[in-house]
Amino acid sequence: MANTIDLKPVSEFISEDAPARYVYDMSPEKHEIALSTHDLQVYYGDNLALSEGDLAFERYKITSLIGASGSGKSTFLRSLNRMNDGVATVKGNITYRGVDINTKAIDVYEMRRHIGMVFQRPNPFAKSIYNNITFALTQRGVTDKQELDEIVETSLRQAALWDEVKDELNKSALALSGGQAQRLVIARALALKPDILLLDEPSSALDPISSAQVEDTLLELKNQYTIIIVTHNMQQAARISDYTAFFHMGKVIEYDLTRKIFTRPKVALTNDYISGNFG
Ligand SMILES: Nc1ncnc2c1ncn2[C@@H]1O[C@H](COP(=O)(O)OP(=O)(O)OP(=O)(O)O)[C@@H](O)[C@H]1O
Repeated sequence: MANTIDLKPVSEFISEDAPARYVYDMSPEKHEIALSTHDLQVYYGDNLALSEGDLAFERYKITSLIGASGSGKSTFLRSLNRMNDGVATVKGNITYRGVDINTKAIDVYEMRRHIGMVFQRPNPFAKSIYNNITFALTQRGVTDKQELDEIVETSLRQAALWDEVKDELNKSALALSGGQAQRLVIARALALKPDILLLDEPSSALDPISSAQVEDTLLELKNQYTIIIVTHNMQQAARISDYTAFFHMGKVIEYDLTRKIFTRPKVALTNDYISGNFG
């Protein structure tokens, strides 16, 4: 069920000795950790765009990354499955299933099967709906028609698109609406059975109804997937996420349970941001 949080200014909660930074203690004894980063630093050329990005993400939860434009949210997200390779220098550790995936020895394509990414603008391939889902699978040698049919149906159902497209699977994906196309792209990512889904503002290019459908889809998916989502929409972060990380000038300033971030943040800067004082 969606969270209901009233986003009202909460400055009265901020004391004069408020900390400059607060990161929730996601201790592995109490939380099942799906992915964690340690000492992450991202450079574009000589420009240090992200540092102090030590975060741990709990399995089967939704974590939102919020912050003003240019604060480093996408840089952080894209580093998590090595989308910054060739674009930026990423230092530090990204631990997934006990393995540091930020090392040369990692098969990046195999890793991305476990940690999938959905971008802001829906990017379906110029192929049929069916072939959008099966493309990566057939590239990996899956040819059994029955198996492919089952994966197509399951993925489209999980992405809440099946009922709308089940009778026209051979139609071009380019004919779908923006909201349908984004759910198709989510289905395409799910077809590879990832553990973790990274989403970079997946509904910011969509109309409110399509955006709500994507949100509902994400809430359904968190039973089976760990979701990390960049969003500019604080109402959306409050509605769907369990945890929220607030980024500012390339650093994680506050990371906590979403309800705490939006009702009782510990850091004055977070309070300023969620109260609309900047950004
Ligand atoms: N490909 C790139 N090359 C050089 N600098 C970049 C690149 N991508 C991002 N940056 C810089 O890194 C910093 C963080 O940008 P990033 O896109 O991660 O922020 P963001 O919080 O996701 O912003 P937005 O909400 O606008 O997407 C900014 O100063 C930006 O200019």
